[in-house]
Amino acid sequence: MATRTDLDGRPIKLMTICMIGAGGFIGSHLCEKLMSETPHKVLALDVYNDKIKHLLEPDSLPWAGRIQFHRLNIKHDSRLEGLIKMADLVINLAAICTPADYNTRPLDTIYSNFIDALPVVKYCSENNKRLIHFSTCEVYGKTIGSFLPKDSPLRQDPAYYVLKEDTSPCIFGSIEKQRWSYACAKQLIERLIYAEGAENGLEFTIVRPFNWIGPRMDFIPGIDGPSEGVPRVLACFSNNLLRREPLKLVDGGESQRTFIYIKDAIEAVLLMIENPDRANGHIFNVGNPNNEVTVRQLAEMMTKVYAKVSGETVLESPTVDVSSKEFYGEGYDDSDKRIPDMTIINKQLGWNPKTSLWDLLESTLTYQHRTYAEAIKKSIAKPSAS
Ligand SMILES: NC(=O)c1ccc[n+]([C@@H]2O[C@H](COP(=O)([O-])OP(=O)(O)OC[C@H]3O[C@@H](n4cnc5c(N)ncnc54)[C@H](O)[C@@H]3O)[C@@H](O)[C@H]2O)c1
Ligand SMILES: O=C(O)[C@H]1O[C@H](OP(=O)(O)OP(=O)(O)OC[C@H]2O[C@@H](n3ccc(=O)[nH]c3=O)[C@H](O)[C@@H]2O)[C@H](O)[C@@H](O)[C@@H]1O
Repeated sequence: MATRTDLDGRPIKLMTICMIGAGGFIGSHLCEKLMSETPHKVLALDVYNDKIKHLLEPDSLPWAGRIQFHRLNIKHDSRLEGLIKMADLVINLAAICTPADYNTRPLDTIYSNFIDALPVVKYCSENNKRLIHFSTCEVYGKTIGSFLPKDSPLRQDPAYYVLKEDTSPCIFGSIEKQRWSYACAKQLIERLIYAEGAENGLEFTIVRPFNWIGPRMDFIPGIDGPSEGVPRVLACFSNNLLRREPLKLVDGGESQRTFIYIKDAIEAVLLMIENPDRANGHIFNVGNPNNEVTVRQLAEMMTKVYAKVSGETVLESPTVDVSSKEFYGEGYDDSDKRIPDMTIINKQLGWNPKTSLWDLLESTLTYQHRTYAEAIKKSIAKPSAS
C-alpha cells in the first residue's frame, strides 16, 4: 500500500483502535471502512457481532488478524480498562439510542448514555488515550423558532433554526416528557468529556450525528428483532413496506429531519480518526443539510422508491396517522427540525456530504428488499407458534 497521508500531507501513523459498540449500525460500517481502506487494527467490543460477522470470518479475509472481536458488556467487565490500554484511540458508540426506549425505559437510557460511559472517559483520561465519543444531534432538543407563533416570519430566518455546535442552546421539554432522558444524558457526558479536556488534558472529539441511515440500521421486527420492538424510522417504514402495511405517521408526520447516507458520514469519521490535530478538542455536527424532509415526505419518497426497487404496486392508502401516545406511549415529545450548521467540520476537515435522499433511499431499500423480502413472506405464510 502506498504511504497514506493526512490532510496536511504527513504520513498517517498506524493505529490500534478500541471500538466500543462496534457491532451496531455505525460500528459495522466504520469497521468495514477501516478494514477495506486502511491498515489500522480494530479491537471490536460489543455484546453482539451479527452485523460484523462478515468481517470476522473466514480466516482467509484480506484483513484477517487486523480485527479482533471481544464479546463484553461494558457495564460490568473488568477487561475494559486493559483493552483501552492496548489502544491508541478509543471510539465509543455503545448506547441505547432508539426513541421508543427513552420514555418507556428512561432508567436504562440514562444509565446507558451517561453512567456506562463514565469508566470509558475515566480510563481514557487516566491512560492518556484519545477519545472519539458519539453524542447526538438530539442534544439541541427543539429549535428556538418552534417557540415563535406559527405565522411569525422569523421562523423562516435560519438564525432561529440552524443548529450550531458553539452557539445554539440545548432546549428540552419538562421532566415528565421522558423523551429527553436520552438527550440530557448525552449532554451531560459531553460536558464531562469537555471538562476532562479542559482540566486534565483529555484529547477528545465529540460527534453529533444527524439521522445517519443506511443498510443494517436497527432491525426488522419479527425477523431479526423482537416482534413488538419499535426501531428508528427507517426500519419502521421499511418493515411496513415489506409487509405491505400503511406507514404510520406519528402526530401527522410534521416533524422535519435531515437524513444522511451512512457511507458519507463514515468518510467524516475517518477524517477525524486520521487527523487528530484538526479534530481534537472539537464537537462536530455530521449531517446533510440538503436532505431535509418532513416525516410525511420521507414516507412518500420511501413508498415510491420501494415500488421502484421491488416492482410491487403502491397501496391505495400508503400512510395512516397515529398519535404519539398510541405509538410511543406516555412521555414522548419530539424535535421539530434539525438542520446542521456545517461551518466547523468544513473548516477543520474540509468534509461535505454527497448523496441525495433519493439515491440513499434507493440503495438502502434495495438492500432491505434483498435481505428481508423472502423472510417476511415466509413469516406471513407460516406465523410462528407463540
Ligand atoms: N444512527 C444515528 O443516526 C445516530 C444518531 C445520533 C447519535 N447516534 C449515536 O451513535 C452511537 C451508535 O449508534 P448506532 O446507530 O450505531 O446504534 P446501534 O444500537 O446500532 O449500536 C450501538 C451498539 O452498542 C452496543 N452496546 C450498547 N450497550 C452496550 C454495552 N453496555 N456493552 C457493550 N456494547 C453495548 C449495542 O449492542 C450496539 O451494537 C450511539 O451512541 C448513538 O447514540 C447515532
Ligand atoms: O438519528 C439521530 O440523529 C438521532 O435521532 C433519533 O431520533 P429521531 O430522529 O426522533 O428518531 P426516528 O425514530 O428516526 O424518528 C424520526 C421521526 O419519525 C417519526 N416516526 C418514527 C417511526 C414511525 O413509524 N413513524 C414516525 O412518524 C418520529 O416520531 C420522529 O418524528 C434517535 O434519537 C437517535 O438514533 C439519534 O440520536
